[in-house]
Amino acid sequence: MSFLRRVAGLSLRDRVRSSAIREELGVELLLLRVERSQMRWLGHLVRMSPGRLPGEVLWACPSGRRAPGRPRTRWRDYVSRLVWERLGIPLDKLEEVAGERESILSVHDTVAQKNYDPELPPLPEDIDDDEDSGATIRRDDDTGAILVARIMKGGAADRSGLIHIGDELKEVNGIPVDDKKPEEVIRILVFVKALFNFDPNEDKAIPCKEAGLAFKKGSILQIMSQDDATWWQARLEVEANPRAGLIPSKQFQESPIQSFFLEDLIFFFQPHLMLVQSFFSVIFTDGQIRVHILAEELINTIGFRRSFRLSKRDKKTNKAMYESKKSEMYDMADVPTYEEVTPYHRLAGAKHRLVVFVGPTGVGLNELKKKLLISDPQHFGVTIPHTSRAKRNQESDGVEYHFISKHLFETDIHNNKFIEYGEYKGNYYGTSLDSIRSILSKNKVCLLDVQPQMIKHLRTAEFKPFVVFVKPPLIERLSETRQNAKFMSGKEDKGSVRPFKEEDFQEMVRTSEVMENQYGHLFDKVIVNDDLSIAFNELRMVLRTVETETHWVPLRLDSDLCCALVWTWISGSEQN
Ligand SMILES: Nc1ncnc2c1ncn2[C@@H]1O[C@H](COP(=O)(O)OP(=O)(O)OP(=O)(O)O)[C@@H](O)[C@H]1O
Repeated sequence: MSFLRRVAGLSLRDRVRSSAIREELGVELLLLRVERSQMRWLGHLVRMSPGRLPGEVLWACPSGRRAPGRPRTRWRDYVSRLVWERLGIPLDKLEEVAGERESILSVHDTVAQKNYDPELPPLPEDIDDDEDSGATIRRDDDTGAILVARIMKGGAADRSGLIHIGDELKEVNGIPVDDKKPEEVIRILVFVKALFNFDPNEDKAIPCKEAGLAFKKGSILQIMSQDDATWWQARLEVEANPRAGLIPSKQFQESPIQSFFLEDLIFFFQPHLMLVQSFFSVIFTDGQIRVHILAEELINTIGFRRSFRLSKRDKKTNKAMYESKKSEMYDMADVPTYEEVTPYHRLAGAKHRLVVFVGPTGVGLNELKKKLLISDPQHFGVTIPHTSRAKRNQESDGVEYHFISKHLFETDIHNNKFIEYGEYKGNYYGTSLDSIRSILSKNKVCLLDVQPQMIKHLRTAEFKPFVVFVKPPLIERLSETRQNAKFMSGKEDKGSVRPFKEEDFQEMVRTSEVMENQYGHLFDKVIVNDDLSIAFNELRMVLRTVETETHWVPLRLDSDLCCALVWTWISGSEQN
């Protein structure tokens, strides 16, 4: 059930709708007319979906344009020919009679009161909620073949009726499994982390809400089928949920056109919701000259005129992008969809994952890092920054800073040795990659805080970062908990330390929202730093699980850090 097919009139939902509607009205053909402004999208859709031009729902647009997918045919010729072939009457004749307002309204009302959605067969009642949705596999000791060992009742394999115990598995997702162990076969399965929330009940595009699978940002999904370009099938990677359901495909979720047409089409047949300007449908009868038009007139008549709508998803994305443009701090957002992930379990003795902290200024990153260091100095470590400023008497090289010359600092910048650097009072300060490596090589957990735009650069196979976002609580709680806290102010006060002001809290909360909006999909854990000891305990516990339990990490981590330099203006003070 693809969106493309749906738009082209062939999806399950539309097939049900259009055939039900046609039956209801005793008409043979639905013709949807689109205007020039919509052609670009339609052409795009058709190019993406060649050979799927609809038979029962047709698209037309003003004459003089090419019919999509039919390069040498003008729209008008195309529609004329089609109308002639199907109905045996000339298009002109049809247009002449196609204008009666009462019939328009009656069509609209008739259609609007019906539910044309398909109904799904019920799930079996005795479905075992604890069971997996598919089948288990085992390796036959004699032949080495991978065989289906068990089929879960009510699961996908069972319901397909195509898989039986003892069947031999030959390939998974196109990959031959002859020489693989069962664990390796499992690894071929596609797991993704959802980077957005999805609720089928809220989604206007889904062909069948009952078949949808709701998930939240951060959920791990096992992809069962990607056959359809628009709606994949997936199940939640939690044992208690055996059901596979439809989720929007990556391509669909990323597509800016997804609801441009879609909402308009779906709403078309719903009462009190809009039709898009200049979009109308002609419903032809089988030559009986009983013709109904749902046209602009209808929109005007019943006062539903609305301009194009974008879906909620698009609005959010656009807002995020707009905000990101406004702020120099944040880069442009990609549309976060899914990220392929794989289970990772750190073997005893293997290097630790890099623990990356992000959060707004003053939220408590240093405080939490400090507490971790004090709690177990043998286990945790922080990077020592480099600087080009002169060493002071009480300082030692490699303790407060690595002191290097300005020339060497600039050479290192040139050679991409720093992940972040900046200049303050004519001196450079920066965090080098080698300082992270040095801590990891001592088999310690390296605690690093960075600007959020650095996260994606640190996502390498070497570091496998675990990203903790430290979030402020509500402003009232900030005022209560930070009464004795000291805020390291920025530019305006030349880095002085002073008590927090109300504006600092407001800025902290606002920045936190922007960060979460923009980079939330890259966070592995969000910790609200309300009560310090509670936040610290939560942090300690999650870091323990990172070391000892299996976690999902991105499948495609870069093998190398690619050009990660960021100019960070250290405006008020030295680092640390
Ligand atoms: N949960 C908390 N309750 C009370 N005070 C806190 C809490 N968390 C942090 N603080 C205090 O808030 C102040 C700022 O914290 P901290 O220096 O750790 O912030 P930061 O996020 O590292 O800021 P910056 O990035 O600007 O250095 C410190 O005085 C710290 O002791």
